Amino acid sequence: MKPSVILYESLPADLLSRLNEQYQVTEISALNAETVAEHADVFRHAVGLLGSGGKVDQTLLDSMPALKACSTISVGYDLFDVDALSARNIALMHTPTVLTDTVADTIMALVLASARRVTELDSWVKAGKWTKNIGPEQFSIDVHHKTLGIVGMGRIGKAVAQRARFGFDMEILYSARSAHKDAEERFSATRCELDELLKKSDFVCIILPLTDQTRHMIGAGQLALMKSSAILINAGRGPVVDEQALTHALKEKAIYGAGLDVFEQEPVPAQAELLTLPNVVTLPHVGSATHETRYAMKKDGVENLLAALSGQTDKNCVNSSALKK
Ligand SMILES: NC(=O)c1ccc[n+]([C@@H]2O[C@H](COP(=O)([O-])OP(=O)(O)OC[C@H]3O[C@@H](n4cnc5c(N)ncnc54)[C@H](O)[C@@H]3O)[C@@H](O)[C@H]2O)c1
Ligand SMILES: O=C(O)[C@H](O)CO
Repeated sequence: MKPSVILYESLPADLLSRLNEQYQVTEISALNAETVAEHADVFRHAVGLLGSGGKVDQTLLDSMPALKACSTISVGYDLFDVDALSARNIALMHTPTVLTDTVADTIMALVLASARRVTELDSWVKAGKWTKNIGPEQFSIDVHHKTLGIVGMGRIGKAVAQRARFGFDMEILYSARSAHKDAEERFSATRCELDELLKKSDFVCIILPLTDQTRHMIGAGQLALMKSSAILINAGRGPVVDEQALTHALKEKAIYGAGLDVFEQEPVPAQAELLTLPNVVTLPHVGSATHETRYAMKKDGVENLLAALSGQTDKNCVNSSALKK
């Protein structure tokens, strides 16, 4: 009998058949307490776990004594208890390379849409309010030649810097725990402290992972440092920004606007005050969600799981250094 794998995200037929060749695949609708209870026996025997969006913590691991590898169809892995996985010698695989450019494109879309009021004016036109020549009430602010501050100068941060520098002639500032000489050479990026970045940037782009250190890294105090003409973009993880403080800053026009792909609670509750504000552009966590990139991520996810289950963790493994060979 083939060893068992649990799948908690749908796969296209060609990718599913690659898994089926070697593993008995059980597809579940989502990874949660109900589906674990419903399929308790499969969870007990599964050697692999593939999907995205479910919490993989000690409680789940206790129900999966045979687990050898997890493969998340995402680059972010904040839903995983990495220490608990490493303690059990379970590999955690992710998809760090295939989505970078798509997410950077989404971030530039948020920069442009929020600065040029694209969604707000689209609604205005469609509501039949364009009845005479436009005036200053419809004016917006320029993106080109402005200063972009990047907090999280990793793969996506650098892809954003490339677009901003060479596409829009923007000055690039970044704050980071260590210097990124490649970004300084390629994009003439200047490293500075977070406070200085917040004070000087016209656009502050947050593309950080969610960790104990980054949770609410941007709160009332940080927002107060930003220029009243500046725009905050968050496409990393929602809880990196204190959403209540952001709502207050937007309401008071302490900053010009915001572009958000991620929220403290997802889906963002329909009654959230943030959603009533005209100076915020919102997306439903679609940074990587193009047909091409979502297929590439799923392909990566399958290949990563197959590799890890055959003992290969040299590529795309989060905890390779903690694993006993
Ligand atoms: N909105 C989306 O759909 C979407 C898509 C992909 C990724 N993401 C998020 O973006 C994050 C970044 O992705 P990436 O591929 O660029 O990852 P990455 O690891 O290449 O970059 C993250 C950067 O953040 C820096 N960093 C981490 N903690 C920090 C701290 N406390 N202070 C300052 N810098 C810190 C790291 O040093 C690194 O340079 C992911 O972890 C994920 O949460 C969101
Ligand atoms: O981390 C990621 O890859 C994105 O947020 C999609 O989940």
